[in-house]
Amino acid sequence: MDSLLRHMVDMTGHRDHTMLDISVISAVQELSGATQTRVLAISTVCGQRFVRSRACIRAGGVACPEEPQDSSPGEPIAAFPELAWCLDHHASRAEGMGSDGLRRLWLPIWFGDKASACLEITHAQGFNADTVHMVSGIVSVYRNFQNLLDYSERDSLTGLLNRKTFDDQLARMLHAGDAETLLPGQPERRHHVAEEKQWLAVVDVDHFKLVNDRFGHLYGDEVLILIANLLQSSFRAQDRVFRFGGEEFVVLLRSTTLENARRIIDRFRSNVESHEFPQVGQVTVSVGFTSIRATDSPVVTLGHADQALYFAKANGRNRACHYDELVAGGLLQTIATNDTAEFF
Ligand SMILES: Nc1nc2c(ncn2[C@@H]2O[C@H](COP(=O)(O)OP(=O)(O)OP(=O)(O)O)[C@@H](O)[C@H]2O)c(=O)[nH]1
Repeated sequence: MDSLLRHMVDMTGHRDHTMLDISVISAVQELSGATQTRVLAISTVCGQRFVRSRACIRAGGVACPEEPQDSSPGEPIAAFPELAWCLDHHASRAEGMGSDGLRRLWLPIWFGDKASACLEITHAQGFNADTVHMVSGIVSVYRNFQNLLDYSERDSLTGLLNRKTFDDQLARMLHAGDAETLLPGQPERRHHVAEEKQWLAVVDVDHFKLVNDRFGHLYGDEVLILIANLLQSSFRAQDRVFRFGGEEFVVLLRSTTLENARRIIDRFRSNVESHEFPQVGQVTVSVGFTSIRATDSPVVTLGHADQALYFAKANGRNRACHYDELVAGGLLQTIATNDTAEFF
């Protein structure tokens, strides 16, 4: 009992999803004597469910987060038939045996009718009723606490991640190791055009003040909610979408080539342009985007994307502009001073 209480105190002492995952799997691993415990992220891409390990601990090991190494959403749900059944039937748990002969228990973390995460416990001998009861209790605490964390990390109007979480998510992307790493003074490798990079895009609604002035703030708010929905449906599950405040949004695109980033961003711009906004009619957005370099601070990276956005605004709006391309074309200039940059 002491051990359970100690784990509960640890789990509820965190203000961060990753640390919560780590403390939950550490607790389950120790209290159930499992061979392995994981948090699985469940995402839906084009109507298909995918499963990816988000955090893992093995017997005798230390719990650690698992960052995706590529842009794939993970393994198709077909590789987890018992879990697929469990999700289809909105069940609280499912058991099965893996090809390694070990027993597995899956407990989805349900929020209403959606489960975007699941606890997976692997055990050599299987699970007795006491273990299942104890783990189910931990899952309930986990779910409630995740709910609280979500509430503090999300913008109340659109449900998107808020500004507060941006630095952390950007650091995580850089930590994943696949951001372009340049030493100070080292020239950018422009010849690697097909190279996968991380991207940051700043999105701003065009003439949004006019929407508020003509139709009122309630319709303005609805436009923001619909644009947030279009952002979420246009970008991939592994990308991150934030509302920075007002009518400005920021997207972090994970591991993709310049051509793909351009295509995905322009598809979103065009989705907004062709959307019929109730009462308001047509709304457009301008976008500035740039590649993320591990050596640049978040302020510098945001500044680059902002410069490209201002260029888009000053040159017709309803367009997406790439910072590096504008600099290369002599349309924007930048003078770097230590960790910051000044623009002309
Ligand atoms: N309805 C609503 N309006 C907001 C919110 N936050 C900021 N705004 C309004 O957004 C408008 C932003 O206007 P501006 O910064 O002048 O920019 P703009 O009219 O979009 O013009 P451009 O960016 O130059 O295309 C202001 O009128 C703000 O009051 C919000 O949460 N809801």
